[in-house]
Amino acid sequence: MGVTPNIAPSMLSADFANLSSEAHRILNSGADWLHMDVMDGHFVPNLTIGAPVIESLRKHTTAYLDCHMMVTNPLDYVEPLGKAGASGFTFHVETSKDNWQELIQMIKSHGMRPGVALNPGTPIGEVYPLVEAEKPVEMVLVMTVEPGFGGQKFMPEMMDKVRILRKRYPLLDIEVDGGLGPSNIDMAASAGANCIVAGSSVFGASEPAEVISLLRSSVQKA
Ligand SMILES: O=C(CO)[C@@H](O)[C@H](O)COP(=O)(O)O
Repeated sequence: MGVTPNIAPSMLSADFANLSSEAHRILNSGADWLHMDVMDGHFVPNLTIGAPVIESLRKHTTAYLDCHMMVTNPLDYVEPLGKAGASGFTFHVETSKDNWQELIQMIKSHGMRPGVALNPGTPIGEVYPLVEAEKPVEMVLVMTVEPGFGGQKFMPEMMDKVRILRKRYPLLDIEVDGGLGPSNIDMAASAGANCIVAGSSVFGASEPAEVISLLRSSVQKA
């Protein structure tokens, strides 16, 4: 048994004024998860959504809400996100060097699945203790752009991190995020990524279903 492909379109590229219909459009096109980019304007130079928007969207869908927390103080967000109905809570290792154990524990106790993300400049070894802990994270998100904005260029050199992780943890969920689409999915999938975040390539396509299906078949083939 291997890892399952999860295609997670980034709602950052959706029309925020029509979030519910955008979510249904993309789920009807075959998406597995909805990737929710929570940004605080401090950890990254952009401000997006928080618990109130997640709570509103949760009323319209039972889909897995994969929340990527680009925030300086993730601990402050655990309870609000849990109550709002988030499914996954992925914090950045750069923000949580001293309190990741408490953070993982709290995420689980609020009924969410813990994940850890790392920026392009962060060495991969920084996440090993979190994956190997007694109460571990269940997903590692490898950023393939600098976090903060959609529509940036994919960094192929990040695939070394994915390869190293996949070799070390054959069954771990490994997510890649930033600049992904049909032109580079084979690179990410063959390196070992199974959870694929894609914003502009899905929402910008005339046929999102075709893009989602192509992303999935590349992960399945690998
Ligand atoms: O976390 C981020 C950006 O910080 C991503 O989720 C992007 O929003 C993905 O969008 P594309 O690069 O696919 O347009």
